[in-house]
Amino acid sequence: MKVTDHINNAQGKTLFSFEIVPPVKGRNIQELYNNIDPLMEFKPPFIDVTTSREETIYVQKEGLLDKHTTRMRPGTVGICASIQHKYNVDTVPHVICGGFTKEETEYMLVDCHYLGIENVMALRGDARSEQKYFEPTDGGHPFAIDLVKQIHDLNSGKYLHETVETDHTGEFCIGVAGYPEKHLESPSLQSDLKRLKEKVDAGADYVVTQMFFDNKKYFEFVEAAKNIGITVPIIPGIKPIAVKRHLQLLPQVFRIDLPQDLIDAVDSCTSNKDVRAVGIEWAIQQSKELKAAGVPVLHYYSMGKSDNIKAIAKELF
Ligand SMILES: NC(=O)C1=CN([C@@H]2O[C@H](COP(=O)(O)OP(=O)(O)OC[C@H]3O[C@@H](n4cnc5c(N)ncnc54)[C@H](O)[C@@H]3O)[C@@H](O)[C@H]2O)C=CC1
Ligand SMILES: Nc1nc(=O)c2c([nH]1)NC[C@@H]1CN(c3ccc(C(=O)N[C@@H](CCC(=O)O)C(=O)O)cc3)CN21
Repeated sequence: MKVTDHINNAQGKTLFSFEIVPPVKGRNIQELYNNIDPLMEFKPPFIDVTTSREETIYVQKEGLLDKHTTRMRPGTVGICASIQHKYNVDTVPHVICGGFTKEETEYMLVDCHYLGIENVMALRGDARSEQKYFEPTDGGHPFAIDLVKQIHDLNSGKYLHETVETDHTGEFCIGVAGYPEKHLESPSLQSDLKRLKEKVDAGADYVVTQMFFDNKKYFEFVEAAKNIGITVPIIPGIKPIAVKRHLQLLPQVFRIDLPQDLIDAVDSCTSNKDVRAVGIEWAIQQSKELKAAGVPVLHYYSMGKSDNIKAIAKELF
């Protein structure tokens, strides 16, 4: 079922969802299941599975370093299919522009169609770790909106090159990313919002936000989005701080601000166990306020261990 149908069927009740990363290749999928299992009691209607970019690795060979390009966490669509099969929940694979040609994206969407995956999150994707800025891949899309257009075309039976006859139309429900504190490359929040409006006009059905730690930023963003005519659901993305290092990392990687109260609380912790508890408590307070405001879904970024997400969900769902 589509994410938007889940939201409509919930009739104003806030839903619970979360996001996982595929394991590093070579690792057992059971590890992933062990982190999903404890969250299933909160009945997520859908689970997102990210797609990571290819990266450059160096391998020692006869005293020299061999340079290779590889995707360390492949398997997004396969994981989605097995989760749907195992848990009977919908999944949302992330489709990214970076590292994929339009053809490869089409093949992936065809796979999703055969597997009964009805939702996709259309993203541009991050720059490769060794690049400062995102560079479009040869034969791939430069912006998320182009991906939205490709998926939207497929939904109306238009495949690439229009050489095939279709006897069905795709039915993908399309999610896109939104940035309450603007995307790092965008000159202003208002221009970023205009980009978001373009993605929605091109066919996006819902928005999931970048993590934020001050709900005011989300509420203002939703208001500003409404003011420029964005009417699709805007799902807040929540990330519980888990280690002290996040105080530096998260603002640097995601260009988001941390409230001083949160920084002070984390700073005063003497162990990462305490930091984890502070992160959980902060996310609970954020979630309670967002739920009271009637957000459609609370979407948690669980990038590994899910014990903290479970502790939060227990208080809310
Ligand atoms: N994996 C995930 O769950 C998420 C990943 N992200 C990451 O955030 C990054 C951005 O992705 P998206 O928001 O999907 O990309 P996007 O293509 O919507 O926007 C990327 C940047 O380009 C700008 N832009 C968009 N269209 C433009 C145009 N026609 N001309 C000039 N500038 C334009 C936007 O304002 C923004 O600064 C990616 O690195 C993505 O992977 C963000 C949220 C969630
Ligand atoms: N720019 C961007 N890229 C993404 O892939 C992404 C977003 N934003 N925002 C929404 C979700 C949330 N994602 C993530 C990804 C990683 C962590 C994270 O905490 N990662 C490391 C620290 C960062 C680092 O080392 O680069 C960690 O400690 O787990 C959190 C949320 C993935 N998604």
